[in-house]
Amino acid sequence: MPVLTNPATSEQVTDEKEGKAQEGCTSNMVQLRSVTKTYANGCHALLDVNLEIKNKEFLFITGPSGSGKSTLLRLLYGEELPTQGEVVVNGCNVTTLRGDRLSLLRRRIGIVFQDYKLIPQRTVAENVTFVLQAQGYTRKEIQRRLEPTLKLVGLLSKADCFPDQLSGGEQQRVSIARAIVGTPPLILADEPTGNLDPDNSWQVMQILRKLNSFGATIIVTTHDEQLVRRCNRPVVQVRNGKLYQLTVNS
Ligand SMILES: Nc1ncnc2c1ncn2[C@@H]1O[C@H](COP(=O)(O)OP(=O)(O)OP(=O)(O)O)[C@@H](O)[C@H]1O
Repeated sequence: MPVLTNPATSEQVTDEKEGKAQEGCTSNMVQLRSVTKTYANGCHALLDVNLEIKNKEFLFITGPSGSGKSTLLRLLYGEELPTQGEVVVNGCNVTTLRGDRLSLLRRRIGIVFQDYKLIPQRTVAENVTFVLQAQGYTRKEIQRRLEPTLKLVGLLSKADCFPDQLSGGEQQRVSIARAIVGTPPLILADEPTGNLDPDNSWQVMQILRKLNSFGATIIVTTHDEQLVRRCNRPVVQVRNGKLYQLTVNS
């Protein structure tokens, strides 16, 4: 069965009234308030979008190519600024954060990309711990975090391998390990299974589901409708710059 739009809920996920009702609510990990994103070339990626994602939620974001899924995630970690509206993440207004305060927020967000973005000259362990070193964690603390993280993604035995010695699925799991080693409460995954076969895709989703069960809020963009159905989690679709809630029929 395809993912179907439920006509009864085919509307912006949070309308203005609901948004007001939620004001001051601290259980939201993410809030987009009347967000419009127009790029310098005039491309309207998002149009007056409202969205609330609660702590510990697991949400899929789907939509056609070029519909604005990556833009939405980039707004959440401050890589892009909205043209209008506000983006609030973990209680911080990303729209107004700059410099050190933005860096601090980013430490609280784990990001997973479709193309892994590993450093080829560094081992798995070094790729995973690189950011912690840059953030001034002690050697002891880094070691304390490394082993359980690699274990969780099933790569303990590959700690000394270099990225080109790993399969695509393994490389993606290294990038997940790197995203979670600092135990961020929010994990953003932009097409994390885009380059993977179904088995590896499922493995990645199982890891993300496990992290969610540990309490992390997870937001995943994907084109993979089969995977979305199999996971049976809430889905928001981006279409023509707007957000629509979908029902999932597995
Ligand atoms: N830096 C940019 N400058 C101008 N336009 C951009 C920029 N980044 C994205 N866009 C445009 O904004 C729209 C949304 O892009 P975005 O990358 O968010 O889509 P997407 O849904 O993630 O696509 P895909 O599924 O193909 O990755 C597209 O029309 C794209 O061409």
